[in-house]
Amino acid sequence: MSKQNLLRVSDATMQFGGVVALNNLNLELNKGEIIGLIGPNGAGKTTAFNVITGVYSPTNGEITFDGEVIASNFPHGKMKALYAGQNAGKYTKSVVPTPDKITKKGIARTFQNIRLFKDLTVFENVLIAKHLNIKSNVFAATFMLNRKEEQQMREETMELLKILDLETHKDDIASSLPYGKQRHLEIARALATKPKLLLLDEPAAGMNPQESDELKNFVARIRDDFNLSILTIEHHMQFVMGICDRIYVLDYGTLIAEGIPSEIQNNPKVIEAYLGVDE
Ligand SMILES: Nc1ncnc2c1ncn2[C@@H]1O[C@H](COP(=O)(O)OP(=O)(O)OP(=O)(O)O)[C@@H](O)[C@H]1O
Repeated sequence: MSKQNLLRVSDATMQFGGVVALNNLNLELNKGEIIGLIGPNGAGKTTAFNVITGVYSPTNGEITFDGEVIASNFPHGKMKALYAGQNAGKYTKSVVPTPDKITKKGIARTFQNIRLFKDLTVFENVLIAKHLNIKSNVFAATFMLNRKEEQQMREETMELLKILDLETHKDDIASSLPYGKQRHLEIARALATKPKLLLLDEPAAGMNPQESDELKNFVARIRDDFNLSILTIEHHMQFVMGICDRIYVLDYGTLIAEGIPSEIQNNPKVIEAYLGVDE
């Protein structure tokens, strides 16, 4: 199968004041791949996710998704003098994304700390995610949805719950679900927006080895069922090594290694970065 690029992060730097949180990140993800982004605490992983999903506009660099530049920036204004990263002058245009625009282009994410409407049912949680993603404006989304569209969304929501083994929980209040199922529901909400790329931020956090093993199978299954590509941040090495096609390693904002799991496991720089870190 020939590799077809889906996401390309080029020279992405994110600087907060004088702090370079992400330093010239270059990352590629091909269609169908599961890619891991790992590194010790504070390495810049979440910042990379925030830059890809439009929470932050990079200070410098470019992001291409499915052949389209979705974010591009260069140090200007006050940052022109402050900029401490690389490749100043390489980029000259400013394409400023917002999270909702990025979602509509086909990138969805989950968060380190599960974010659900805790007091609503499983069904309502997924249906709301669908409502938020319709192409029309908020007014139309709230008042003008015709019955046919609403019915279709409800059917698609049920279909999603079936595929994700949440059907029997559809009327349960989200906060009453076991932890592992809440993670499934969070992923179901992300999938409600029909993404091509799914970003998972520490999906196995707080899970025991058995739960994380189940999650591994679940993630592999949804990749196939939904024709997805996946980028995941994770500290659970068993999960990362067991599921990722390739892995990128950050340390102090800088990429220190990339490769297939066996290469990463034996990379001296990676071992050194993790020395003394009890993960
Ligand atoms: N909004 C911000 N303002 C200033 N500094 C920030 C901001 N966001 C992140 N940083 C800094 O950038 C660095 C990278 O943080 P980031 O959260 O991306 O790391 P991480 O690899 O996701 O860590 P963890 O594994 O602990 O979640 C840290 O030094 C952090 O303090």
